[in-house]
Amino acid sequence: MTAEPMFKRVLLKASGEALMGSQGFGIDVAVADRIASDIADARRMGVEVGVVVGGGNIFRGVAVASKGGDRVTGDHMGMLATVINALALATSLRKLGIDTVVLSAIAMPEICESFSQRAASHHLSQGRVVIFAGGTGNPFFTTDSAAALRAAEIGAQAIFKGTQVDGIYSADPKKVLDATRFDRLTHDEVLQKGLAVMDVAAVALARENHIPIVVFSIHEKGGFCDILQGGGRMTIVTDN
Ligand SMILES: Nc1ncnc2c1ncn2[C@@H]1O[C@H](COP(=O)(O)OP(=O)(O)O)[C@@H](O)[C@H]1O
Ligand SMILES: O=c1ccn([C@@H]2O[C@H](COP(=O)(O)OP(=O)(O)O)[C@@H](O)[C@H]2O)c(=O)[nH]1
Repeated sequence: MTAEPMFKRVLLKASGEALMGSQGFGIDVAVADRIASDIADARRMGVEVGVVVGGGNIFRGVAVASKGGDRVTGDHMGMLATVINALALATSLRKLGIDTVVLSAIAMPEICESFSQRAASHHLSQGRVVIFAGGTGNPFFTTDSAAALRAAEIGAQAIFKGTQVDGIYSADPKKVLDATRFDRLTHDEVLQKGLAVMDVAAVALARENHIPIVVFSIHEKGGFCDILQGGGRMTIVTDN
């Protein structure tokens, strides 16, 4: 393993479910603290880290729509859930002495700064961890798409999708027990094979902007830094 990190600036996507731990709902502070310690270690390696947090541990817009409610209102609720998670993760990072700012796609100045590309780049270049809250700020999108969008905007060299599984498999490994894991794939292959670890819009946006996607288990302590140093268990998605 090399000491020099593979990437200088990355975008980490942490799903809401990751923050939930083994609880059925909400935030497990111990889990948020653990994810924060991995981000802190990456910062200490000199990597600039932007983080997009999901909201699925609290609310998903489709839950409203599936019960006959208005999808747009449901998505607004989902986006607000991501703000709650962003504040929780920022709290965990600050406890570790990591300078952290939350930038929200939905203006709520009493609570956090509003997102702008310029503010994000400025804070990152000052060595702060930037947590992007509120997804893209638009309904009918996901925080995976927000991750691809913010990665493009900040010029991230890779998107790290921290999820429940340790890479991309031939089929969902939670459902197909003998699914096999890929070490490498292209964006085209992920889309053509319909590998549903990340939504199509997110993969397409990453492909268009030539941004590699690393899929890894967010639950593996130290996993994020191992990969940044050229080791670890993951699937990497690249142009070719
Ligand atoms: N081909 C696949 N390879 C890996 N995971 C897959 C695949 N197809 C579906 N999945 C599922 O996708 C999940 C990640 O997608 P997502 O809904 O964004 O979860 P989360 O937001 O909780 O990380 C994984 O936990 C896995 O169960
Ligand atoms: O740009 C976005 C991002 C998220 N959401 C809403 O926020 C919820 C939580 O985000 P997501 O499902 O992506 O969270 P995760 O699965 O990563 O926990 C989604 O279900 C949507 O309702 C949205 O409307 N627009």
